[in-house]
Amino acid sequence: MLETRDLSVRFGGHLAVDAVSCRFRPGELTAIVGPNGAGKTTCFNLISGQVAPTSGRVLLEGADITRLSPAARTRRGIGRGFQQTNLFPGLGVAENIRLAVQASRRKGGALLRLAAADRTTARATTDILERVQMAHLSKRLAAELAHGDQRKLEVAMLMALEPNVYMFDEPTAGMSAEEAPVVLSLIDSLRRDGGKCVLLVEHKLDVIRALADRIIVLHNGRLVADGAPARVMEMDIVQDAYLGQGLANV
Ligand SMILES: Nc1ncnc2c1ncn2[C@@H]1O[C@H](COP(=O)(O)OP(=O)(O)OP(=O)(O)O)[C@@H](O)[C@H]1O
Repeated sequence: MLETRDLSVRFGGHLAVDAVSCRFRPGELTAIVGPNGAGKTTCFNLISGQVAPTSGRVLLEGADITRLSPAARTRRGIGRGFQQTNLFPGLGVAENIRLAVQASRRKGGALLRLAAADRTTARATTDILERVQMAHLSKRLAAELAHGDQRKLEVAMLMALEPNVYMFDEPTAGMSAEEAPVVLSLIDSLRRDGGKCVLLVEHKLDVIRALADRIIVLHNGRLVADGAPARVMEMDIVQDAYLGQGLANV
């Protein structure tokens, strides 16, 4: 579904991402791990379009999207959440989701009649509110939500865009021990029930163990390991280059 081919970016003299080639499949959750400065977020930026590569390509369903803007990539089905606050704080929870649903419908260019469009938007909004278990908060202003609920609302808004590829950068950062499992099980369901391709940059070992079908390890911008979690965790290069430097202590 999503593929990078020899993807590289150089910032001045520093090769932040170095010839990363990788395929991501539907229904698979891939955790991208590595020490600080390994190039994880930059890799995300290259895939979602925030950063242009020095060389290499990004393909989505076989089409070259390397030169497309982030907005154009979103329209093609790449949904990136977190680390960017997309909420409308002065609007209610349901309103936030409704706007995201409407944006998604415009993306499809469906020429539904206005009344019918309103009904389908309302139905989709209610459906998402229930899936994220926020129906009881539907009228609460986004600004008044607890941190964990705000993050959950961001996932809900991302779901409204109906992407095929979900990208999450440390989705439980700053969450309490009670809040994190709800967001993680939501992310889990996107892959399991929805058959979506999910990419996750994550430092927390318990999150990786619970969710990942596959782990990719970056180190100094290079992809140094790629495979099933149990196998990758055992590899010497991972133990030396990564686990030894912090992950094991998380
Ligand atoms: N816009 C930029 N300009 C210059 N250097 C950058 C830029 N973005 C990232 N870098 C550098 O590229 C390298 C990779 O950074 P990146 O943020 O991708 O690492 P990371 O693996 O996500 O780290 P962390 O786990 O700390 O978030 C770092 O050395 C960083 O300083």
